[in-house]
Amino acid sequence: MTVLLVDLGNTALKWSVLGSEEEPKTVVHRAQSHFKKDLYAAWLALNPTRVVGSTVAAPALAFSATKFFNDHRIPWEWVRPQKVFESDEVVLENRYANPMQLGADRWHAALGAVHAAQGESLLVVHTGTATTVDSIEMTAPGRYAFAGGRIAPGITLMQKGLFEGIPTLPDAMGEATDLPKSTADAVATGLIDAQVGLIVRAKHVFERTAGRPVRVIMAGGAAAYLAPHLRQEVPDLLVHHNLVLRGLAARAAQKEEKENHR
Ligand SMILES: Nc1ncnc2c1ncn2[C@@H]1O[C@H](COP(=O)(O)OP(=O)(O)O)[C@@H](O)[C@H]1O
Ligand SMILES: CC(C)(COP(=O)(O)O)[C@@H](O)C(=O)NCCC(=O)O
Repeated sequence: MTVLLVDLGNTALKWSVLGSEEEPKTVVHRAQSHFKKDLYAAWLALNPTRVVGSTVAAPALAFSATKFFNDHRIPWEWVRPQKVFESDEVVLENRYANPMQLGADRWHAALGAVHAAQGESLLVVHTGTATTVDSIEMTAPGRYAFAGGRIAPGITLMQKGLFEGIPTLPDAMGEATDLPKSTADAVATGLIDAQVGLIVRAKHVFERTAGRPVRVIMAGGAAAYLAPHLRQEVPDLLVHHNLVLRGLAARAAQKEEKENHR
């Protein structure tokens, strides 16, 4: 049984086979389709028995992938957020006012996070096209709730907005410093601080409402760039690059178990 896991975001498609979520492959699509031939050939070579995916973006690409799965008679499911995920190990409750409005990637990142770092409340930061900062409260051992979360532009989108909105600014990112003394350094520092400040503020608020310290766990395409800066404020930061795929793995494993008990 080879289960293919697919996380289709607004910038990149990440995928792995179930059991290898630690080594995901990434294809930056930017809503283009040039890479599809190679990608589909790689998937076909794996001879997958089924596909479990999350998509919040690029409908044309999701449609194309779905057609590819149908053409090759590979059963697929684009999984949605749930009201509650329950397994022998973990329960995760979705407290969004309308649970189905929550992005499938955020739900599965939260699910991935509670599997990756059990035993404490978590602030799950996903630094993708958007930066999402989600509060996952541990309500009892093994029991968690998606208590709420924030959505802001990711750092690349912020940069794009700045340069598109103010064309007189030179389109250059410098270095983050304590007292920036050039335009390029001022922009880099401003953008990084906007991201770090968002996360630190969310952490303060979550700790105040939860009444105890929370662990920050970061993932997403910009995590490697942002983590060293966030670590200055949050020294015990955890970085994982595959939280959505980990969450999809939990969904896929649960489905396998149900199938086996039929
Ligand atoms: N080589 C790269 N190409 C595109 N984006 C990159 C690259 N390296 C880092 N990034 C950052 O990663 C972000 C995309 O991260 P990702 O988690 O794949 O997002 P999404 O899930 O929204 O597709 C970009 O917005 C950018 O900030
Ligand atoms: C917030 C998002 C745009 C993030 O997308 P990403 O940056 O991971 O591509 C996505 O999770 C989404 O479209 N969410 C639906 C709205 C919500 O979660 O409330």
